[in-house]
Amino acid sequence: MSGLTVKRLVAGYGGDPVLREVDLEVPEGGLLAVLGPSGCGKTTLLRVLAGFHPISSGEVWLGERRLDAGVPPERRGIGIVPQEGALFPHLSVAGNVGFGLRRGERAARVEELLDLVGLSGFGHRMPSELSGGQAQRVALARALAPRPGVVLLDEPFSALDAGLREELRADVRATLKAAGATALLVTHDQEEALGMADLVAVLRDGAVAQLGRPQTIYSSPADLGVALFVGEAVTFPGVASSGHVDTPLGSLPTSGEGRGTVLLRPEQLVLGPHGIASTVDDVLFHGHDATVLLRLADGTAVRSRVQGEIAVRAGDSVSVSVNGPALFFGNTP
Ligand SMILES: Nc1ncnc2c1ncn2[C@@H]1O[C@H](COP(=O)(O)OP(=O)(O)OP(=O)(O)O)[C@@H](O)[C@H]1O
Repeated sequence: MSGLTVKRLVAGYGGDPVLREVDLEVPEGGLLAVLGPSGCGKTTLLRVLAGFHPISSGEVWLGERRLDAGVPPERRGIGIVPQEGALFPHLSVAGNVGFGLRRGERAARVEELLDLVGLSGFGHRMPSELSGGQAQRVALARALAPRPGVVLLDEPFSALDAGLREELRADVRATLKAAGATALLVTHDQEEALGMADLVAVLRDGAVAQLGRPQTIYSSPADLGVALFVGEAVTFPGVASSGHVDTPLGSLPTSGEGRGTVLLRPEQLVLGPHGIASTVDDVLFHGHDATVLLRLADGTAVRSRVQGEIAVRAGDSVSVSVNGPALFFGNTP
């Protein structure tokens, strides 16, 4: 396994490029999620890395090997886990996993991989006899089997239901780590990117808006667009000065100066005996927590994310206070 480096990558389909100067680095053994909205160029990036789409300029390196200089897809040492698995329907599970392997090592390696993805004993099954989650595990085993330099995962959980998606995310992460794989995952799902990856690159309009650890992207987003994309937010216009900004929730500590947008995460809004008076508009129960929609006396709507037992109902009067500093984004001219 080796690290993957993308430098000033430009690619597209004629006309304006879809990827404009993309820079990325996946350290050896790391898992990078490329997170972006539909149409931002995620699939194009994967196609370029895999060698299925030409680049206009830039460089792609896998360890010390430069891939963009004429290395064909089959010689790149890249494993791919496509959307919805895309297993060969006429081959058994063992046939799928062993597809790219030499005969001598095939049987032992297939066993090893099936064990790694928790599907020992499934080798004789046909893809049509697998659940969606099992099929994705087989697709991952198939991608890892030839010991690729990097594994590319293209929205691998998009076809699965929510509970299974959550479980499979953890399993896939554990499998990639156990295999020591360097991996790049593309997704439009911020929960998936933040929850699974070591590093997240937020792709916007064909360029990387921010690359960092999930916690950093969430708590110190590079700009308002990234902040809004990676999580729920409560925003107000405001004027910051001397480390504070006035908001409908009171004066809050912040960094920045001048006119701009104040941003809080809903979990920072705490319901309790102290704070600004508000009325509960509605409660949205999520199972593990709930969102309480609140209306302040001046009519401002805000939302609080509440864990544990939900003690309020629509129509209740509650006080709301703010935990921690506010993010502040100065208006760009
Ligand atoms: N074959 C093509 N010819 C011309 N334009 C294309 C082609 N494929 C994709 N595009 C355009 O390139 C842009 C990026 O598409 P791409 O599929 O890479 O985005 P994406 O982030 O993967 O989107 P999604 O999450 O919806 O799959 C889009 O504007 C799309 O319309």
